[in-house]
Amino acid sequence: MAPQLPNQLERLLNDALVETPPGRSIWVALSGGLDSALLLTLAVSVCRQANRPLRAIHIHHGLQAAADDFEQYCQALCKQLGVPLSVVRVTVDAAGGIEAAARQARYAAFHEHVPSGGTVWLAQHQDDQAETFLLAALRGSGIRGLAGMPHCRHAHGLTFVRPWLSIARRCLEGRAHQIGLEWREDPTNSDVTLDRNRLRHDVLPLLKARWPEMAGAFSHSAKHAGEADALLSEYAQAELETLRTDANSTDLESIDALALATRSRPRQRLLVRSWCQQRLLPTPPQRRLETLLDQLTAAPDAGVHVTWPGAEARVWQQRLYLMAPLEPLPAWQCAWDGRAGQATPLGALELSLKSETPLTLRWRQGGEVIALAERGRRDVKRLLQEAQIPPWERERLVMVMAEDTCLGVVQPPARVLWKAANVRFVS
Ligand SMILES: Nc1ncnc2c1ncn2[C@@H]1O[C@H](COP(=O)(O)OP(=O)(O)OP(=O)(O)O)[C@@H](O)[C@H]1O
Repeated sequence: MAPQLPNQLERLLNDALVETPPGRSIWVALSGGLDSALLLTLAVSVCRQANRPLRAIHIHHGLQAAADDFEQYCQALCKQLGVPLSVVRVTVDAAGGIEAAARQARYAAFHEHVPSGGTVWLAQHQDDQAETFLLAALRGSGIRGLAGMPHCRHAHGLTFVRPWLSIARRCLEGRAHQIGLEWREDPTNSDVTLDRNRLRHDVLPLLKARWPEMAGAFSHSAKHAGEADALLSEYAQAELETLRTDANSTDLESIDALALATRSRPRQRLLVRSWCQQRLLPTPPQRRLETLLDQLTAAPDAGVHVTWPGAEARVWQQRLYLMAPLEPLPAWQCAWDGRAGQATPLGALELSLKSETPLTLRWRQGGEVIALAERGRRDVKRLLQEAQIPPWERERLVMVMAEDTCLGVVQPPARVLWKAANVRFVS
């Protein structure tokens, strides 16, 4: 007898299995709503047939009275299906918007509780994608925002897959009724003060009345935007490599600011944004970005410094530097017994040094001189200039002093920039 053709929903789950390395568990993110309850229910037979371990994870946000009821429902469903469930309680800091804060807490919990290498299945569907696309358009987002949610995303050791992103909500509802599934209705879903709910309840039904396939069309647009975004990223990565060439001797990442300035503005914006994304730093808001780009050709020592939440950029000696914000340094110095592991405000020093004279570690104060083996006595200031160490890095170097004599200039944890003749640091 010919094998029965699996239903489209199961087929998509089978396809999603390919995205999970063999032997690793699949974790269904179970909210207790219709979509994820159906996802878990259908995943049971798909995973059993493919001999793949399946688990569920429920995040208890503790935000509403119904949260305990959702947890109990998830416990009961998992028990009935024979799927191990992890319930994670999180605290949501609602200061920056409750939905965003809940999402952030949820993802942090996934990262903490799902072992690295694992795959998390999320139950978003085509109508969710259409809403995400429209909300992004209403915010005036660029192509990345319009791309909406990706089908598959790798982040910090986990893979997130949305197997049903191409499926309309009504198909999921139809299937849930067909198999007699019960689920929990989230009371906040009817709160039309939230933008997404307003769109879902008031705006989209109007559009749907005139364009019944609207959700599919929007989610196609999101897919096109996603492809264009991926192509632009590929292009930007290649171009960033060429701008990175002839980087100076420090290990800070920088690119050629003058070469960047010769590109068109849209290209400059793309390159800076892609560079931020590549370095896992937030991209600058539009105005900050323009301020930065206006100063790419500043004089070599102009000290251009542009900051935005979570990142900062500097232009120095015609190179553009991008970094996480540097913490201000406290006034500091300490005695050192020469053993590895000495704490400094920049982390432990993973170097040791034998010395008869008592040692002190401190920041540079100016006027230090070091007697190098081959070059004799040199001003540390001159050495820093010759080596093109950027000014903000110079402040973060530790001087190893034996009374008034400088024995070494080191960058924690273990980089020795210069050492005096006959001094032997061991790392
Ligand atoms: N509290 C939670 N615990 C675990 N996973 C969750 C939780 N909330 C949401 N998710 C996951 O994120 C997806 C999208 O979340 P969203 O808030 O849009 O869904 P929902 O409407 O709460 O639930 P559902 O999609 O199951 O109907 C869910 O389908 C689910 O896979």
